[in-house]
Amino acid sequence: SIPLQHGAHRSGNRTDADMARWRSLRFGQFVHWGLYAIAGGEWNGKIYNGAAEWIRSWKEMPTAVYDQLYKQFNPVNYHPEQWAQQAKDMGAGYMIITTKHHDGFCLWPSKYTRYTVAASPYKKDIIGPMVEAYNKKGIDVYLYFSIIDWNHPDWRTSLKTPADSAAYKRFKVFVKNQLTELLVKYPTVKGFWFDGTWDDSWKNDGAFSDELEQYLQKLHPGLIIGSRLRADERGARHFDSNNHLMGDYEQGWERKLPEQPADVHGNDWEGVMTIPENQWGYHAHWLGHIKSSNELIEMLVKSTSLGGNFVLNFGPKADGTFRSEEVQRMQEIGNWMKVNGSAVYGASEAGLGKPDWGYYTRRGDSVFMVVFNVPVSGNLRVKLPAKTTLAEASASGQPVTPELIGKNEYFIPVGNAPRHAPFVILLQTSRAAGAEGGHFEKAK
Ligand SMILES: Cc1ccc([C@@H]2N[C@@H](C)[C@@H](O)[C@H]2O)cc1
Repeated sequence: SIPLQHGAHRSGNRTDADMARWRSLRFGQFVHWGLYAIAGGEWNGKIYNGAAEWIRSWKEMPTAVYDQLYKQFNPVNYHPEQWAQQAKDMGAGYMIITTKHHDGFCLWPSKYTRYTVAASPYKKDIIGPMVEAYNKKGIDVYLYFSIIDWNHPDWRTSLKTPADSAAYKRFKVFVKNQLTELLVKYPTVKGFWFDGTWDDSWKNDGAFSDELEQYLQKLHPGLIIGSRLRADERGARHFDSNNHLMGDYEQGWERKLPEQPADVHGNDWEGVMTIPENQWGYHAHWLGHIKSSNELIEMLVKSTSLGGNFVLNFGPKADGTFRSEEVQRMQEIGNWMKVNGSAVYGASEAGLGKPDWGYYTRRGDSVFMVVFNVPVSGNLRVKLPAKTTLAEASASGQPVTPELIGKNEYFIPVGNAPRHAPFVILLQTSRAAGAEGGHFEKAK
């Protein structure tokens, strides 16, 4: 392997309590909120087809005009305790909030730049009350932070001249100051969700990303930071030049999910997802496919079945309210999670392969069958590994009688389970003494 100073410093997943908690929560809420919500994906009667939070880069939107939007930021209908309650009702265990997106506008009154809420008509800190409201509901908070900062005079995408290098040196101090400020002001946050780390300026400075990560961990022990912050000294990102994952979990799954265990190599990972095709910030006109609650529930369960977390994104309007499509999905998903959340919370891959009828998840000896595709036979095929016996099966607390159809192979009757939504069958298993350790072997 290649000797690296600034590659991965740990092989295998973190085993500490903070990471175990992150892993057990399984389901998060992403919130993209900022000045881009004022534009809402359109300007002067023209609709921007890109992601709403990128409208500043749209030729029809003069950057000088975008950079004056902060004078209109005044979310009179922003009620963080309502935001937190609806997230709680959805069943989210953690929330990720954009403190500063690529445009550089800070939702907290940073003392390192004037481009913050303090300069807007709203004046007040947005982040503090949000962290407090979510924590009060028992929801952990993570801070999204963009390294790219289109507003800061010292930001550079690449370093071409000594002047660029001098500016970028100042920029790195600014980044470290802002991150320190966020941890000091909001000490209950559990981690950072970094973005905007693909430009050469950052990619070619793996040493800084390494030192910064270690500095933040020392300042705030237990902090959870995904792989997207890091580059190694050869410019490799997420995975270092020896293909070892950097950071605490694989953070590359954005608007896409792994298909099979081999895609995630046993690493902790997190997928982040939009309800429309590709909008993170508020866009007044959602184009293309809008995912239904059942589709989103399937993504959540699929993520759990592959040992990862699933984070669903919401883009509040400029006034602080949520569009009806988003409110509807929070309620529908929450109704399902209230009944079936035990198949997700604290659960992980079952090691039983991918059945046609849906997904297996597992927590200890409890195996959850989450059914999305009811077979015309009305029987769900289950194959358990050798030395594993099926003690009992139940659906919504009612016993279900499996039919033994072969060695360790069963048909579980669907019975009169609902057809309009996914449902869960619980298999209580037990492993004969001496059976495989903590996890089931692949079904033979
Ligand atoms: C090409 C590209 C750049 C940045 C993004 C940002 N990452 C998401 C989590 C959003 O913040 C989006 O603006 C997405 C795609």
